[in-house]
Amino acid sequence: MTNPRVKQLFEASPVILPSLLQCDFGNLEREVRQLEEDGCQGLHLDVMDGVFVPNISYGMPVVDAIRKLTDLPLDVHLMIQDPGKYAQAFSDAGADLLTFHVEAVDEIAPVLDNVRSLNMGTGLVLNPGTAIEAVTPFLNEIDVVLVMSVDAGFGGQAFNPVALDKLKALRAIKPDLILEIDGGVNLETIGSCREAGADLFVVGSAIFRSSDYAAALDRLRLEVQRHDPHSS
Ligand SMILES: O=C(CO)[C@H](O)[C@H](O)COP(=O)(O)O
Ligand SMILES: [Co+2]
Repeated sequence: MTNPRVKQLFEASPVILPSLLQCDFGNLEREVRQLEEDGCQGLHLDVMDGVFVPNISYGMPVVDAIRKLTDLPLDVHLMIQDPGKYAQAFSDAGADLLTFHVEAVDEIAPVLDNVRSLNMGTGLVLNPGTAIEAVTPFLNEIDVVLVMSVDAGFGGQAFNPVALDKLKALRAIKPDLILEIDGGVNLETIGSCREAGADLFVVGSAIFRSSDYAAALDRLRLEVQRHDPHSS
C-alpha cells in the first residue's frame, strides 16, 4: 500500500472509524474537530445514491469539504451503482480508502484495477446476504474486506451476527487481510467483532446518538482491548 494515510490507518489497527452519516451536518467542522480531539484515527464516509440503496446521503462535494477540514485518513464507503464511474472523482475529492459493493458491479476486476490505479486503498464490501466466495478470488489484490452487519443503506439498524462467521472465515483464509465491520457495531457487539478478527470498526449511532462522543469512544476502545484475540 503506497497511500501514506491508508498505511497509517492500517498500522494503527485496531481502529474505530466514526461513520459520518448521523453526525450534525449543520456543524460539520465542529463534529470533525471534536472527533480529532477525541483521538479518532480515521473517518468513515457513507456515500449513498438512492439507486443501489434506498437512501441518499452525500457525494464528492462533502468528501471534498471534509478533506479540507482534516488530515485524518478518509475511508469512503460507496453504496452506489456503477462505482467505477466515480472512482476518479472520489480520488480527486480526497478519498484515501475506497470500498465498493460487489453487488453493485457486473465485473469486479476492472473496477478494482481502476481504483488501484488511483493510489487509493481498495476494498470490497459484502452485504449480509452475499457469501464470502464473492471476494475470495480477489484477496491478493485488495487491501480491505468490509463485512456489512446490516443491509447497506441506513444507520441505526440491528447487528446481524452472520457477519461474525464471515470475519472468522476470511481471517482463516488470509491472516494478514485487513477486515472492517460496519453496521450496528456498539458496546454489545464490538467485542465479538474483535474476537472474530475485525481490525476496523465502523460506528455510527453508538457514537452520534450519545451526548459525549469521547466517553462513547473510550468505552468502545476498552471493549476492543478486552476482546483482543492477540492478548493473553
Ligand atoms: O454503511 C452504513 C449503513 O449502510 C453505516 O456505515 C452504518 O450503518 C453505520 O451506522 P450504525 O453504526 O448506526 O449502524
Ligand atoms: Co458504511
